[in-house]
Amino acid sequence: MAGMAARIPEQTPVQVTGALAGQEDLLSPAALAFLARLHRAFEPERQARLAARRQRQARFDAGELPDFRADTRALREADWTVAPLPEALLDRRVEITGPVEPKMVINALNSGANCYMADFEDSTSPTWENLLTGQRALRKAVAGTLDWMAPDGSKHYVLDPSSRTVLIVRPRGWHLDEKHVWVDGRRMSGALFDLGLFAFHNARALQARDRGPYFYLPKLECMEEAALWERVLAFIEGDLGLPQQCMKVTVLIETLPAVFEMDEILHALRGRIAGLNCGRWDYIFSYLKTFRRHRDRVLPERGQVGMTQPFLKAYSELLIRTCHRRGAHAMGGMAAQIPIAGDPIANEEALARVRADKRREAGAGHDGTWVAHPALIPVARAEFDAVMTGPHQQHVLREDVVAGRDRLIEPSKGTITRAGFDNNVEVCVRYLAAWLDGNGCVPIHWLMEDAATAEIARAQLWQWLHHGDLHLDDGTPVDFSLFDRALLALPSRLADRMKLPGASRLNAAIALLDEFTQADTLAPFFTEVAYERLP
Ligand SMILES: CC(=O)SCCNC(=O)CCNC(=O)[C@H](O)C(C)(C)COP(=O)(O)OP(=O)(O)OC[C@H]1O[C@@H](n2cnc3c(N)ncnc32)[C@H](O)[C@@H]1OP(=O)(O)O
Ligand SMILES: O=CC(=O)O
Ligand SMILES: [Mg+2]
Repeated sequence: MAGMAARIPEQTPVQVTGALAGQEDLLSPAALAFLARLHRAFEPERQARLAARRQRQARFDAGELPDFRADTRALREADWTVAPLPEALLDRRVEITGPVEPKMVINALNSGANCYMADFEDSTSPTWENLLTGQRALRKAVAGTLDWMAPDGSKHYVLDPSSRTVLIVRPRGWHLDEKHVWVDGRRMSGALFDLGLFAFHNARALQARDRGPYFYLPKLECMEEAALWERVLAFIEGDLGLPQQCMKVTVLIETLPAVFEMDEILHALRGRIAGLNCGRWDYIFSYLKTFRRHRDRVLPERGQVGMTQPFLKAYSELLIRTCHRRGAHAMGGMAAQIPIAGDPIANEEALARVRADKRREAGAGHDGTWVAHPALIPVARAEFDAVMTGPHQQHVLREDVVAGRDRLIEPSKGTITRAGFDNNVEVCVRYLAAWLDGNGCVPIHWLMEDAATAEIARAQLWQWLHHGDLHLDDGTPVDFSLFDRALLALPSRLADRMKLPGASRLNAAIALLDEFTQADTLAPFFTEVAYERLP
């Protein structure tokens, strides 16, 4: 593996197979050479880490249960803290998130939230166009020149120069390739493409302003993956001539294996980590995947897997305790409810659910939270303002929390109803259709659906059907004839289906869900497979 700032000889030219008008502004020869250096330095280790994930899952499939590591006990028991947080990341009580579309980037940066997570991941369908449009929008946003005109000319969006909202960028996870950029005859990593290109164009400007650059790192499974990120970031700082450790990160704890290595992940990134975040949706998905073969840990339908289920409560509280002991922020996650236009009663119910979720988080000791929509900022802010007089609540140590291995994987109580089963089918099909059409975040029945929430629905269908002995609460067997009937009936159940996001892809999405669900093995990520169908 290459050393931190080692220069790799520039061998074969990089091949870019994507084409978007004017892309040379982002993909200059210098930018491509930088991406190639990243690829050559870290691709072998990325592949090794992905292989280690597969080996670990095989052990879970054979009956092993996740647990805290014996080889890192001393590290967990020792007293140490992470480096002091930068001023810009001290008060993160409300963070808005969203796909990197120019209008949404402007709306998010003008929203009044403390931070904005610009998302190349769960809420972005990684078409070449989306990725480059997103990179271009962020580059202009950093320069302060981003604007956007509504296609009908009715509204011109500009950045508010007085905005104090701090930009944080989330690249794709380690598992995804970027199929449009090839180095030495291999696709490069999507994570290194997203983070590397953003850093190449914006790091110096952000660093000069003491604004990072800052990143959210998704879907890590263990401390070795965190250590890989540490080496990548140190390499970038060396290569771009930035001060070491100026690039700060917040790691999403959104896989079940990672909850057992939170101290280790903080330690691996201790010079630059600002916090951990409860990525609850991917976490539930990861719980399903980890236990895909464990009949005793089947989850009830998605709507019943809330944060008060013992395994989720234990996870979020242990995250707070772990972060605060180490001097890091413990960020809360996303409530899926969004405002409901045109129905004040239903809207108030949705807001009440978000309010309750944020109240729980603030009361438990989180230092901030996520919202999916600008209208939810005041709701979340009010709950955190009510308990947080300073910029955070790291003094809330939560030493009362006892969350051992068994609590963290405790089986959940609940049922599978016909409505829950049908809803999973509908969410998968509608979300896949939108995603194939280049839209990574859509409202479905007034819930925000993105890759993480949709994956829960997909994984549940697979697991329920492949155990073969489950029943709905009315006694109906959960079998492939139930699934086939739900899938066949779906198009006629969808009101105004030709107006839905991705309507022209509905048949492709139905076929894809059928393929995923019938397969003998649960595909680790739908995005890996479906990416091959994206432009
Ligand atoms: C599990 C996870 O990973 S969570 C993190 C990833 N998920 C997200 O980030 C969710 C982001 N949210 C969204 O994409 C959207 O809010 C949706 C798709 C859920 C709903 O979007 P819409 O149906 O367009 O909402 P709506 O019509 O109410 O939007 C009203 C306005 O708010 C804007 N808006 C809505 N959400 C956001 C957002 N997250 N960021 C910035 N602006 C937003 C819209 O662009 C629109 O602006 P306009 O009035 O200038 O045209
Ligand atoms: O990324 C967030 C999640 O909940 O998943
Ligand atoms: Mg996620």
